[in-house]
Amino acid sequence: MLHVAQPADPYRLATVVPLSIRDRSEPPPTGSAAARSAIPARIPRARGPVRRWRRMTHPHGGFEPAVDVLGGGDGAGRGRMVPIVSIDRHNGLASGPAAPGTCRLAGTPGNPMNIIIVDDEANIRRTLRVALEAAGHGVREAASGAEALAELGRRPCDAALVDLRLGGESGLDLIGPLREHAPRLAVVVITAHASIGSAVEAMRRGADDYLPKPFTPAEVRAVLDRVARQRGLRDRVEALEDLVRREVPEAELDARDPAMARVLELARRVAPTDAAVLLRGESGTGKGVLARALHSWGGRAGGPFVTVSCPSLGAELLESELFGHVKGAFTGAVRDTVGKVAAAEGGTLFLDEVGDLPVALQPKLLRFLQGKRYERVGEAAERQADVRLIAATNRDLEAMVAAGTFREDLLYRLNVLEVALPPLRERSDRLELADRMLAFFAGQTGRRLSGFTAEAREAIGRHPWPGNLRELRNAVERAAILAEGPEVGLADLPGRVARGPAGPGVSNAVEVGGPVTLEELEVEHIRQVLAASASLEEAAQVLGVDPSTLFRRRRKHGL
Ligand SMILES: Nc1ncnc2c1ncn2[C@@H]1O[C@H](COP(=O)(O)OP(=O)(O)OP(=O)(O)O)[C@@H](O)[C@H]1O
Repeated sequence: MLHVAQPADPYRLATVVPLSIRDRSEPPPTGSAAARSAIPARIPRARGPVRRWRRMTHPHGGFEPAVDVLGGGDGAGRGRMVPIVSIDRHNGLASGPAAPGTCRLAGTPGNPMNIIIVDDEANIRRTLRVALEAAGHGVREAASGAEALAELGRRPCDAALVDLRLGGESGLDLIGPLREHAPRLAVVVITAHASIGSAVEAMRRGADDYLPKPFTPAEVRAVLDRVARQRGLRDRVEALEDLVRREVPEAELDARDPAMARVLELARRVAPTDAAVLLRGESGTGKGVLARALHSWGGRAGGPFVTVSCPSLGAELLESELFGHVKGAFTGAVRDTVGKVAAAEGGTLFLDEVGDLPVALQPKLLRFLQGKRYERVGEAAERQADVRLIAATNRDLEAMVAAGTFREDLLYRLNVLEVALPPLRERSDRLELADRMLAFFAGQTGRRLSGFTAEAREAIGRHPWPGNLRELRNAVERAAILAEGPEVGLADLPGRVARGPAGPGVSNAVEVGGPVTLEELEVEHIRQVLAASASLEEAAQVLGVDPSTLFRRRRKHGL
């Protein structure tokens, strides 16, 4: 009886071809009609009529044509014609080419990989090899776990297709050793004994994906595409992490300074709770860095960490930024947006500079804090959020409460737990921090810098660092660029640091027309206006800039 293979992939199996001859105890003679019809004559570049038959493992028995490769080069140098191979549930080879002119070219696959097939059955290895090579992948084979490990020892691979049943061995037991041997290897477990249980177990043991038999070339391609995408994403994350490591000095979260050490100990204790935390401290003391650390030390570490900078936008826009809006809610709301509360679902929402939260928005934040309920702007439906809140401020919130610019009930909701970071001038480890930052920036800029001169150390020790860690970081980065080496001297430090405090007869004031840079003038002017203003809005008004511009300048200058 002729069994007709159904095309599994309509884009590739352009013709339906006879697959196998069943219910025969002997293979048909090679010149028989069955043999002739098993592979249509119009198959391009096929190896001619059936010369070999192989017994199928299907319980009904029968034979199938032993055809290995049906396609070849397309003759135009554009890659290979894909052998149309589908693997049927009985491990048979359902083969058929596209009609002439309809064959698919797979000469430039997006992600060619080196793949090792680990299977004790030679026919499965060969069938997979055909399908994988046709898709442009490099293929190696191993019949057992030991062979696979030896093969990987000789040359690394990108992915392994591992059969769950490897003769007497279990493919599941091979996942661990493969992972240890080649941590970057993507492992896909294949099995004819598909069950949710074995899939879950495979993933639990570290497999990247799972391919249940019977499978088609399209399914093999889909699983490998997923693996390649995951690999690509992993590589990108690693590259970005590397970039961040090179761009940003690692935050020192094991401080030698006793006050900072106490802060960190408290932070580690509150991290696993879901309580709201208020981080207090001058600008640049590391509140943002500590907020991230709190998130990563707690149970929500796998969830998102989302920051909202309260002074960066006006009340309306900030409300929409926080809670989202629906299309048409206000002019310019051209589509629905979800907002940062929704983006932080399952994770942490960090409200930076919460003291600058517009008064009009305070009742809405309070309501959110009370029940984690909110509405998008322009929508009546109430939504529920699962978000932990961390807030930070450098403002005296109690004084703001007294002045009526910050709601007292909101303050008590925000500061269930309070952590106060010491200013850098009070930290005994500032020279160590400076040394560590210098080592980092020297590495980043490729400079050989051995450390600071005695005068430079003295200047760093006595400077009050009003911009705290941010100012120190900027000063050290600048010095690492300017220093001729091998030591960083006084002249390499910013003028305000090098000059030191004004002594008798020595003016250290930044004066208009004096020997100071424009930037130093700007910094000093902003500093004085901020000190004289009751609010950020008032300071922005005096300076003639938008509050968000002032916010950015403060960030830039560490004010
Ligand atoms: N523990 C730390 N070790 C080294 N560098 C740090 C540390 N904490 C913060 N920094 C550096 O100081 C800078 C300011 O940190 P961060 O933004 O967390 O401060 P902040 O207190 O939140 O400031 P602001 O109040 O202005 O928002 C960052 O550039 C960071 O690189």
